[in-house]
Amino acid sequence: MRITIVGCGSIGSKLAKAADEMNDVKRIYLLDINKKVAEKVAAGLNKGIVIDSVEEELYHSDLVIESASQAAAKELLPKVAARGVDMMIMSVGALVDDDFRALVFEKAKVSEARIYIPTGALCGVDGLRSASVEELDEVELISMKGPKSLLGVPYIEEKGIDVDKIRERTVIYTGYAREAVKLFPRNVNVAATVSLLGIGFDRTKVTVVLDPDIKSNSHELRIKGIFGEMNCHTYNVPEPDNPRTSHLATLSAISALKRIVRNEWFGV
Ligand SMILES: NC(=O)C1=CN([C@@H]2O[C@H](COP(=O)(O)OP(=O)(O)OC[C@H]3O[C@@H](n4cnc5c(N)ncnc54)[C@H](O)[C@@H]3O)[C@@H](O)[C@H]2O)C=CC1
Ligand SMILES: O=C([O-])CC(=O)C(=O)O
Repeated sequence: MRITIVGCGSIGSKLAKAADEMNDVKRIYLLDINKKVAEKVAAGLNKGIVIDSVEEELYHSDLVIESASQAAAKELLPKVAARGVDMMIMSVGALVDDDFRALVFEKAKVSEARIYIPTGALCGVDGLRSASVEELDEVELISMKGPKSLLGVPYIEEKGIDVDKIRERTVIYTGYAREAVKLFPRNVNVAATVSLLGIGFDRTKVTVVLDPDIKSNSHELRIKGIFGEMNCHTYNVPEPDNPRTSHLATLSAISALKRIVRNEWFGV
């Protein structure tokens, strides 16, 4: 298998390293908006090749993995799906627009391309997937983060909040996933994953909490439905090179790639 990784930052670089050690992965094409970043990652690999555009290698690639940004995912999804190449998406918020999503899935259906969405920084996705076969009454995601994780979020800055000056646990946002994934494009992609699996972007409640003392990126998924009730809480270790991203999200990408490569679908 030959893979293309778009975005060689925190997740992409570690995924590339893991892929380099997988026997079934023969080539790893690397693309980053900042070419030096891709070159640095490639230098540490045996199978890495830096490319300048996805189109360049699309005919040689079996799987394109986006670990860049919602904007990058939005640009890539229709192109890659139209060519019949499988794709894995980390910036899941890119799928928030219903018309865009329908277009992408239709293209993928016609071309027989698969779109993989890893469980990301979250646990409980398995239960949500099963429970959503029947009616769900409520799905809520409560994400609690420290100041480093929420630094530079335009929505917070526009509200005049200085995250470094907050001294006690503070609710920064309450609303629904439709809006949350756009206001926090680098923090709550998990809300998009939950929406896609459960009751959609307009009914999935999202709360973002800033806790000055918290050391983890915590996500709590609460679900109520015919199946009963579920409450799953993860306390994730943030990635040292990007505190917005939880290490579990990186591991979820590596684990998804392993399953794809080995064609093993335990726990589906
Ligand atoms: N689904 C989930 O549970 C999670 C999703 N994410 C999302 O995954 C994405 C990657 O996360 P990280 O690796 O932590 O981010 P990062 O910021 O560490 O790395 C992103 C890399 O992509 C590059 N990049 C940005 N735009 C690009 C473009 N248009 N084309 C090519 N390269 C581009 C950047 O230069 C950077 O090197 C982010 O959008 C993040 O929000 C992160 C954690 C959990
Ligand atoms: O890694 C996390 O904790 C969640 C995250 O960044 C996202 O969902 O975009």
